[in-house]
Amino acid sequence: MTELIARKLRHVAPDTNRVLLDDLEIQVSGSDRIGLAGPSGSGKSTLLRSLAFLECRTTGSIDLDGTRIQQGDVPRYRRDVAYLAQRPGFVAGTVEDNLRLPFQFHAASQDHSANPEFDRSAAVDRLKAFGRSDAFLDQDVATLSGGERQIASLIRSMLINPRILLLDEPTSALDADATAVVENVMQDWLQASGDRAWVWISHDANQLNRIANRTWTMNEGKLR
Ligand SMILES: Nc1ncnc2c1ncn2[C@@H]1O[C@H](COP(=O)(O)OP(=O)(O)OP(=O)(O)O)[C@@H](O)[C@H]1O
Repeated sequence: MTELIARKLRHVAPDTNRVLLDDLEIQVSGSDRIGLAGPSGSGKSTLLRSLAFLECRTTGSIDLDGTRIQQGDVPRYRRDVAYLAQRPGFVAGTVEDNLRLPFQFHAASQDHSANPEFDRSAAVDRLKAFGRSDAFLDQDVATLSGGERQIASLIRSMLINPRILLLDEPTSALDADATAVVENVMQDWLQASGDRAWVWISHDANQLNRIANRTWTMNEGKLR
């Protein structure tokens, strides 16, 4: 069973000296649906980015399945624990070019533990689940709306088959209908295996009720 344990996660904002993560102790296990709430600027994104090893100023330790993650393990770790940014980054090109990116990064890394390859039919299946045709694969990312960027980014993360998704307001640019589709697809994804989990940031209390079975609230560097 997947078990991510973070100990003494600490992050002090460089400009203000505000303590954003105050020695946090965190556990995420397979099948957890964790909602992450808290005021703007309280450090929610900083926490998820820290759990994805994207915040070099954060100190503390992270163990996955009982193994301490060292810097050299990060590429492999990011296949298991995937972070989805609120404003996803893309390279110039089509949606498909961008869905292929994580597989290219993986091939270029020193991690040869498995050899995942981009599977176009799996991508098309995911697109259909999100109500998109395969023409979406050929669309230039420069022409995507904010919501479409979020959907492309979700698909990109799901294709690498992570066990834990760290979702930073993944539906913030979507209308109510599209949000419902995303929530349903994500619930199906979670239930397809008893060993998947997410931490999902949302400012919407109703959404947190739908997508979380427990909620962390971030305030002044602490979680409660
Ligand atoms: N690259 C950065 N350099 C300096 N300060 C930053 C940087 N990124 C974030 N911050 C600051 O760190 C604090 C926490 O930001 P963070 O994005 O983690 O908050 P948040 O709780 O996710 O907010 P929101 O709900 O508005 O997305 C904020 O005060 C923000 O201004």
